[in-house]
Amino acid sequence: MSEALIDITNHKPAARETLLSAQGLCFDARGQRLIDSVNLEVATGRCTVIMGANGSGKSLLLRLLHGLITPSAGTINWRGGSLDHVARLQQAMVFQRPVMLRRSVAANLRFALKVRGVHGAERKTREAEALALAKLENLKDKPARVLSGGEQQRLAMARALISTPALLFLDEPTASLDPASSLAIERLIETARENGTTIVLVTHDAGQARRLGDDLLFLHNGQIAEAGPVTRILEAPQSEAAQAWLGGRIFVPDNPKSETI
Ligand SMILES: Nc1ncnc2c1ncn2[C@@H]1O[C@H](COP(=O)(O)OP(=O)(O)OP(=O)(O)O)[C@@H](O)[C@H]1O
Repeated sequence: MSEALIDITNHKPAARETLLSAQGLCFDARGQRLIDSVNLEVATGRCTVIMGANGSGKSLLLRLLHGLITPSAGTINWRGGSLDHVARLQQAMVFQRPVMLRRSVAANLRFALKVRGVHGAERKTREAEALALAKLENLKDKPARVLSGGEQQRLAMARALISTPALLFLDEPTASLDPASSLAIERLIETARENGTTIVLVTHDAGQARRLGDDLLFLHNGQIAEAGPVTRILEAPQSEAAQAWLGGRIFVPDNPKSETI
């Protein structure tokens, strides 16, 4: 059996602790099935990368897994139990475009701690650590919304990591950043992993997937077309959808002659 921890074939998963799993997950909107019968398992300590064409359902899947939207069918389990409010506090999410409070950099960080009931001296210590981690000490009193895109994304990462989440969802966190800022975000992701945070990362960047990922889940039309180790899929994709996408082609299931873009 392959090392894949995302089980789409009903094989038994590898013997690692499952942090998050989904069974038969579906999401419908306006009469359309946008996420279709997704089964997956995310194991503790791994970095699972989700790739797929624009509109294949990557963001929707992350939102479902983080409990931001309700599935039309199927179940999501967190550490073997349900994905409730307490479970969600053990997770964090960073979006492509950071959503900042109209407050200072430091106040944005403090808010994340307040929500999780961290007060007093510990709040101060964690705030200082997060500012240092994201190299934002000199900007701590600035309004968060005037920061550059790269600085805002570092703040979004620091705010997500300040509570040392068990699982961090990242939705194209470097899509609008230059190479230096992207590298800074990748370093923060690596640090998070070293500190024990499990990662689920949506990216279109195969290099980033290779640098950071262990397992890859390839989505096509809301379904998992292929799942397995990142290097295996990037080097030798087996599904037509992944082959076409990685080869720079559009795959239209009803039209076997895929177009080159
Ligand atoms: N609330 C909604 N109602 C109806 N359709 C939606 C809704 N949310 C997303 N969609 C549609 O679902 C499909 C998947 O969207 P999603 O944002 O998950 O794609 P994606 O794979 O993340 O794409 P991209 O790579 O462009 O970010 C798209 O066709 C989108 O228009």
